[in-house]
Amino acid sequence: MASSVDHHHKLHFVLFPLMQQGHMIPMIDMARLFAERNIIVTIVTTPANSLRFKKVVDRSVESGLCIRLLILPFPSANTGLPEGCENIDALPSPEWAFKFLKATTSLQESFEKSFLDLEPVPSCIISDMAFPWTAEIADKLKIPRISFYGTSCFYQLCSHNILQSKILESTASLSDPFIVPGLPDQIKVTKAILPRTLYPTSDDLIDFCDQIRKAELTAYGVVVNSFQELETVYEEEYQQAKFGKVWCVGPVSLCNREILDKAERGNKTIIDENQCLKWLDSRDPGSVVYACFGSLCALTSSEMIELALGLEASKCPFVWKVGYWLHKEEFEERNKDRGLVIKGWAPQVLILSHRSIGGFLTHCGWNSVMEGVCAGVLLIAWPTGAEQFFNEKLIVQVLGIGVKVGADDILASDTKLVHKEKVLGSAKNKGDVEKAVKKLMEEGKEGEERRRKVRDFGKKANRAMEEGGSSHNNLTLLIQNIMQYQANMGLPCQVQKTA
Ligand SMILES: O=c1ccn([C@@H]2O[C@H](COP(=O)(O)OP(=O)(O)O[C@H]3O[C@H](CO)[C@@H](O)[C@H](O)[C@H]3O)[C@@H](O)[C@H]2O)c(=O)[nH]1
Repeated sequence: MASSVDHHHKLHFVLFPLMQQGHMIPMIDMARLFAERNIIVTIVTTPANSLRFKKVVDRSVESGLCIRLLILPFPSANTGLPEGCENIDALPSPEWAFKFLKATTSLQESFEKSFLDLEPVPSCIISDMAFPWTAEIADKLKIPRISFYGTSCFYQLCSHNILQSKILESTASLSDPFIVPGLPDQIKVTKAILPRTLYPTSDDLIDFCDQIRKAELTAYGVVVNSFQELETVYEEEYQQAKFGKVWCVGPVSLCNREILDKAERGNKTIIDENQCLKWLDSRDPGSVVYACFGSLCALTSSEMIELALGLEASKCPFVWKVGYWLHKEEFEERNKDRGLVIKGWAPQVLILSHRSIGGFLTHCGWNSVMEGVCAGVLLIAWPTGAEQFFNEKLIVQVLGIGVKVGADDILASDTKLVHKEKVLGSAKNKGDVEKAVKKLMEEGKEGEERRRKVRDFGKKANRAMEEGGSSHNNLTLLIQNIMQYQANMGLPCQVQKTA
């Protein structure tokens, strides 16, 4: 598949994800999608992060794709971050995240310098919304910058409408429910469950969020890891809000379809994949619940205990990925016939696509939601922070492909820390987990309808990525858009047809 076209006339996309697995994994997948269209792709990252993806990138290169890494030293001097910490998952606790984001701004200078040496001249930058300073570089070099949030059109539209309407100014308390303005559904939230980027509470953070918003105003467009058939009217309205420059190109995890069994996405898996598959093979189709809370695992130890005991009480077979292990009442020993505990990085996509998985207990990180939907697996929602409460609304209320654990949340776990207020929300307990798992796995009309819907979305997700599918077409449109931009700027450009 190697190209014989003169490199100087080829499109060259520079992808710069935030150093956090939930952002890096989809961007690396996206790199593959672009490279498969014969585009030269440069992924920008730091030394420790490049090692995590070396195997994935090497595999792509071996198959003839042109993906390169641009490795910039992580600016650790004077940042106050622990030595060697280059990824959000390496921070001592979530409260360090903002310090980390501030440190990344010091990448600007080395990025700009290295950018000028890139060959051929880059045709566009696709950078994380957390890097607003990349907009300055794009502007200076007259290169379009496309931003990547890592979240859904649904959340991005909610966020856009909340900010535009200034509804937060007339909402007094943290726990006062309000309806997100201008949406087709009645989405009720509180200030307290908003991500900090929507409701910043310190001067530093307010300033940073202002920079993000300014950068978004000048962005050429937005690329989204989602597909139109899932988000329908939300995608359309978000398009309108962004003047038609939104490209849904996902679910991007499906680019690994053929190499799934060997895929190492994000980190080396802690468990032997064959052992995991053997365990899953021994279970009935659709009978197992997989529980995983993403790459950062935001549960407290007491929440973890409730989760473990709830899984046990549900009597349902389970695979549970735990970030760190709790020696609670010999839980693992007691459940050895029914449960597989994975104490480290799990091969999530591989597990989800196994026919024995019937439900996914998730914190509702957007990648997990997408991966669950691709596999046609029902979701059990336990959001813990960031935009996950919105994802829960989409899954449970709008799409009807999942159930939630416990009652509605009023205060999110990370806002507890920010606002230092008493927790008004409902803490989730063992009984809530048990009830949610049983509800999801139950037969009956309601359960059947949910299952039918999610399987249907799973099929549509796969179709969207195939030739002629919506996401496949959107990728083509995005590429054509950049070619048109090049032509308008008087730059020659050519993309060789993929083999
Ligand atoms: O043991 C594990 C744990 C995670 N994953 C993968 O890691 C990614 C996790 O992403 P996500 O589910 O989105 O969770 P977070 O890591 O928590 O992601 C952050 O980034 C997302 C994208 O912006 C947001 O939606 C979330 O709220 C935010 O917490 C997914 O691809 C998983 O398949 C594994 O493969 N194995």
